[in-house]
Amino acid sequence: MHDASWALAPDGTNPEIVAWVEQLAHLFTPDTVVWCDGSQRERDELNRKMVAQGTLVQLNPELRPYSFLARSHPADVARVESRTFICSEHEADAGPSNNWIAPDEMRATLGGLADGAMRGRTMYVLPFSMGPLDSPLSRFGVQVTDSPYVAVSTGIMTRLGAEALQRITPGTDWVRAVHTVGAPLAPGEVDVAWPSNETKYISHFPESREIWSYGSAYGGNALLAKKAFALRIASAMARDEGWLAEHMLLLKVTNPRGRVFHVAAAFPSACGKTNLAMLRPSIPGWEVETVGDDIAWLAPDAWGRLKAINPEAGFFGVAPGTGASTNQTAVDTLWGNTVFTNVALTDEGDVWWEGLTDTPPSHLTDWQGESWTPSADRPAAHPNSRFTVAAAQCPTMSDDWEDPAGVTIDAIIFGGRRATNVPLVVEARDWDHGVYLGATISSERTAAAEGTIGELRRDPFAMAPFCGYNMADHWQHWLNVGDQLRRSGRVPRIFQVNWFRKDDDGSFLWPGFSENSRVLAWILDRVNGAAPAVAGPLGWTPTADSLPLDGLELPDGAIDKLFAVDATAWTAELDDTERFFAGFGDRVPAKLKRQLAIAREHIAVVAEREQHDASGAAPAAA
Ligand SMILES: Nc1nc2c(ncn2[C@@H]2O[C@H](COP(=O)(O)OP(=O)(O)OP(=O)(O)O)[C@@H](O)[C@H]2O)c(=O)[nH]1
Ligand SMILES: O=C([O-])CC(=O)C(=O)O
Ligand SMILES: [Mn+2]
Repeated sequence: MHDASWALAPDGTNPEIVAWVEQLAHLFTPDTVVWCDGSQRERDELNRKMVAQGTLVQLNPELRPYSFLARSHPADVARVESRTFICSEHEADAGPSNNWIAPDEMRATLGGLADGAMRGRTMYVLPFSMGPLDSPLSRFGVQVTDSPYVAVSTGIMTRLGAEALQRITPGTDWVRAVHTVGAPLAPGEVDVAWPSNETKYISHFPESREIWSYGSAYGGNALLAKKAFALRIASAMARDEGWLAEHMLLLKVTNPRGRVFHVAAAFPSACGKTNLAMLRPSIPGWEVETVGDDIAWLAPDAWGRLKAINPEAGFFGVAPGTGASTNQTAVDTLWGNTVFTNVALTDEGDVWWEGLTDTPPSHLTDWQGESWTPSADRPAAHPNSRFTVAAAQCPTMSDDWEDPAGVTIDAIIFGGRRATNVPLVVEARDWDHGVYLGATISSERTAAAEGTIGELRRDPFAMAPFCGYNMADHWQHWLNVGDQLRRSGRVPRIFQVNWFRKDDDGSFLWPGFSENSRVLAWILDRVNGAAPAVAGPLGWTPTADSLPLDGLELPDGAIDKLFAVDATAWTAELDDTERFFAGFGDRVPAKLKRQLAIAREHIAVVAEREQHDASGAAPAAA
């Protein structure tokens, strides 16, 4: 038996956790079990082992102190949505936007795969808190994993260790997260740098608050505290308990008169959350600070204010496109103590990726470990290459980012990556219209998940891959939260933005990044009652001079194009929305169907006007 060499649980550990770990150890039969305490000594030891094993390359400490590069298996580079399952008791509770397998069937499959799956490896036990240790909004979890990469990454991304473990006393709820790379080692078998399995299952049991992930070590599939817990399981907890778990960044913004606002914004994966969270305003007098870059937990408080925390402690950010001209704050954050995955390596032992600098170094080692020069016809870094770094290292973290009470949300923004149709910014007419805007987000696919890049897909609330229950029920839940906030008169205003609208030649019409501060300023001036707007077919949009554009050079006609509403294109869009809603059957809230009908009325008016204008022009042509 292994028991003699298994590390004992720390004194005083909740016996429920001990029993669960023992049961898993008997099933997975690792060589050893290590209870992680989150200490620096432990992290050093894990990193040292991974360097010896070839999983990590240590970067040149003079250029990038205490930082490492991991190269994943080439088939384990992004979230696998086709292998992600919501195993609720009833299929209808997972809904049409999730893959569903009955829990018993999934348990049987996983039980078979788990048998002996950690042979030859160490099972790490990771106790953690999502959210500040003593916040009433925080929740606990324990993950077991046989991947030291996952153990180290979880140490960066969560509040992991002894302090969290002590707080998970008997009777305290905690989420059970089980992870294996699915690559047991035969006696004497030499390990590979990035063990994984072709077969992958990312499975969630929302009713019992359990996660089982098999076969992948990539972040979104394996760092279960993040998407699996903080979004999929937490969204189901939130529905039951009256709060919201969302794929949102959180910002603190101070206007030139010193008034402070907090903003939550949902954009689909790789559509600009981290960038907006670290925005450096291009307009004078405005200050933007970071609270979170990917996930927000929001809850109405006793006074009916919407409070929010960032449940994470780190950033797992997209590397490509992150550079001095786009996100200098991220570049500054990554000075050291960072784990990079699938970026390129310079000959000096530092990292590089497309967009870090304008011109690439003359020679690199690419993300797969091959020699690379600028004449190569492939990128040096994988398009979904990532950095993992502690949030505390970010120079723009706000003073309230760990406030156990959370921050009070003044405005909510929904966005997507849309080359056409969706204007630069529009304000919802009211909360219900805002929920409709969130529910109908569509966005071009990115490299953050498998699939064809650029293809348009619906990504309601930027939660399509992350909602642990029926998406239509999520919409109803948002409407309910709105009712609750309305009673207290503190309803955050809701906006939609699109940084990605393109001109006919395919170039972006809006410069984005720092210049997005202009849109933020308009949004918060609206909240403050200081910016005029016009009632348009899609909602409230800026008047000709209320969007602060001073000092910005835009191509001719860009603003008109950024706000243009084409009746034909919008009719097609609304037809598509109707089909999209139909997929959810009678679970679609009546209020959202009503919003769709209102949208159709507004577009019909635009169509009439277009026709009128066209016929008005006709006599001249005749
Ligand atoms: N054109 C343009 N590109 C942007 C803008 N903001 C971000 N991007 C690019 O979009 C990509 C993804 O940006 P991120 O901020 O990392 O996206 P994210 O939403 O945090 O992504 P996840 O971590 O996958 O959830 C990067 O390549 C950015 O350079 C913008 O305002 N305009
Ligand atoms: O979960 C991941 O792999 C990375 C991420 O933030 C996303 O895809 O939204
Ligand atoms: Mn994300």
